[in-house]
Amino acid sequence: MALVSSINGIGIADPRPHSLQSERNHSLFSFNSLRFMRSERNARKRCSYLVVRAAITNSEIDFTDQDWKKHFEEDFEKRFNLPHLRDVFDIEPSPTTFSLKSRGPQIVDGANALGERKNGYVNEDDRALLKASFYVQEMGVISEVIRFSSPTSAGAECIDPDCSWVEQWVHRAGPRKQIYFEPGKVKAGIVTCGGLCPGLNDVIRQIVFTLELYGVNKIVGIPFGYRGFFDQGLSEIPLSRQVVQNINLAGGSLLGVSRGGASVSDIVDSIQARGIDMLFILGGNGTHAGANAIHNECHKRKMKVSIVCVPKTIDNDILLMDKTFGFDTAVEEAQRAINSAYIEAHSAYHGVGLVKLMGRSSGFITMHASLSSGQIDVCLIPEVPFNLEGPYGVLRHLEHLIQTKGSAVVCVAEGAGQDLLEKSNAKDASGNVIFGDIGVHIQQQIKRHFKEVGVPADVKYIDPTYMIRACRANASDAILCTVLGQNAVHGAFAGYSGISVGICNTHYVYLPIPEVITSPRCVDPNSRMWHRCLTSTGQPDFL
Ligand SMILES: Nc1ncnc2c1ncn2[C@@H]1O[C@H](COP(=O)(O)OP(=O)(O)OP(=O)(O)O)[C@@H](O)[C@H]1O
Ligand SMILES: O=P(O)(O)OC[C@H]1O[C@](O)(CO)[C@@H](O)[C@@H]1O
Ligand SMILES: [Mg+2]
Repeated sequence: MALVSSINGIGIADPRPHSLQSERNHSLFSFNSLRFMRSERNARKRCSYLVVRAAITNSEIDFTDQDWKKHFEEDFEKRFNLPHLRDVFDIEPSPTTFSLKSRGPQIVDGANALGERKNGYVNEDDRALLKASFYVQEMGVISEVIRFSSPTSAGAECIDPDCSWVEQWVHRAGPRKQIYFEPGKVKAGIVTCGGLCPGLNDVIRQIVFTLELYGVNKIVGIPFGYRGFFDQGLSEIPLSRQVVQNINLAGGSLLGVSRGGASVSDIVDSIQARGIDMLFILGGNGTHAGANAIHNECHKRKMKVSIVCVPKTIDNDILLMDKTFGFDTAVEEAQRAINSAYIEAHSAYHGVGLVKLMGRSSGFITMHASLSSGQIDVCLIPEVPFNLEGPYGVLRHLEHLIQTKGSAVVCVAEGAGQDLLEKSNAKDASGNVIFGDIGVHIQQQIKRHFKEVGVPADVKYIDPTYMIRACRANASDAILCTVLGQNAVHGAFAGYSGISVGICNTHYVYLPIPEVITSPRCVDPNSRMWHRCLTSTGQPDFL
C-alpha cells in the first residue's frame, strides 16, 4: 500500500490494491481517494491509522501562504493545550509538597538548586515532540526524528506535498513546582473500567504511593468501574500504601472492573456527594469518552475536580501513544498459545494450528505476537481485508503450505474478517458490538476445505482469549505502569483536568482526552511493522 495523504502528521495509507494505486498521484491530497474500494467490507471500520481529528485539514490549508506552517503549528498547539482548573477558577498555585529530598509530607520552602535537581520538576512550558521515531542500535535505544524526504517513504507522515518538516509538540508530564490543591484537604478516588488488563494493580499502587508522598491521606477506590458510583450496594474501598503494597503481585484489579451503566450526571452527582477532588480513571476508549464527559460536566457545574485518565488496553488502540500498559504482557502471554499451536501442527500429519487473539478493532496483539513467535505462517488482522476462498484466499495458501512444509500456523485477531461472518446486532453492556467468532469460522472452513479437496488436515484450534490479559504485568509493563501512575498524580496536582497520560516517542506526556479517542488506533497496513510481519510470515495478499 502507498501513502496518499496525511493530516496533522498522521500518515494516510492508500488501502486500494496495488493495481489501482497508480491513479492516485493526481489526487494526492484528495480525501475522496481515501475511500476503500471494498467500501462495504470496510464501512464498519471507524478505527484508523488514517486520521487524527484535524482542526485544520489538508484541504483547508493554503500551501501557497508563506505562513501556512506557522498557522498549522499554532493550531496544533491550541488543540493540544491542556484543560486547566484555572480555565474555570481564579486560583493561585502554591509550592509543591512533592519532594524526594525530604520524604515527609512537609511543604517545601523555596527549593534550592540541589533540591530541585533531586526532585526533577518539570516546567509547565516543557514539550515533547510528537512526531518522531526511534530505533535500536548496538548502543541501545536511540531517539531520533525522521525527516521524510518523500510522501512515498515507508510510514511517511507528511502535511504538505513537499513533505516538509512541521513541528508538533505536546505537554511533558511530570511533577511541577507549583500545585493547585492542598494535599491535606484532598480526597482522591481511583476507578478501573472496561475489561481487565495486566498492570491495573501496578497503576493503582503507584497512584496511591505518589498521592501519599504529596501528603494526601484520603484515598478511596471506587468498586467495579463506573458502576461503583451509583450502585448503592457498593462501598468505597479505603486505600493506603499498606493496602496496596503487594497488589502488583496479582493480576486483575483490586477495585474490580465493569462495562456499561454510565450515566454521566449520576456519576458527577456521586463525585460531588463524596467530596472527591481528584479522580483517576483507568480504562480504554469507552472509559476515556466517559471521563471526558465527566470532566465537561464538572466544568459546567464549576466543581474543582481534576479528572485524569490512564489509558488501559491490551489492544494498544489508543491514538498517538507508543503503547499502552498491558500490551507487552498480552503479547508475551500469547506466545504460549502460539507455541502450543505450532507444536501441535508440527507434530501432526498435515497439521494446521490456529490461534485467535484479542483485538477488537486493532491487530497490534496479533501482529506483534506473530512477529515475536516467528512461528506464524498466516497473520490476519482487522485492518487488512482477506478472502478465505478463491485462488488467492487463505485456504488455498494453507493447501500450499501443507504441500510444501507439511504444516501451518495461523494467528487471527478477533476483529479480523468480520465481513465474512453473519452480522448480529448484539452489543455488550457498554454498547460495543459483539463480534462473530472468526476463530471458530476459520477452523470450520479449513476443515471443510481440506475435506473438499481430498487432502487430510489435522486442525487444532486454540482460543486463549482471557488468558492473555488475566495475568500479572511483565517487567516492561510494570515500569510503564509505574511511570504512568506517578505522572497521573503529578498531572492532577498541576491543576489539569480532562487529560490522559501517555508515552509518545519514548517521552511521557499529557494529552487532552478528545485527541486520543477520536478513533481507535489501528495497525497501518503501510507501516514498516506490518511489512515486517508480512516478510516474516511470507504470506501473500489474500485478495
Ligand atoms: N461514549 C461514552 N460516553 C460515556 N461513557 C461511556 C462511553 N463509552 C463507554 N462508556 C462507559 O465507559 C465504561 C467502559 O467502556 P468500555 O466497556 O467500552 O471499555 P473501554 O474503556 O473501552 O475498555 P476496553 O479496552 O476494555 O474495551 C463503561 O462503563 C461504559 O458505559
Ligand atoms: O469479554 P470482555 O470482558 O467484554 O472483553 C473483551 C474485549 O476486551 C478487549 O481486550 C479490550 O477492548 C477486546 O479486545 C475484547 O473484545
Ligand atoms: Mg472499548
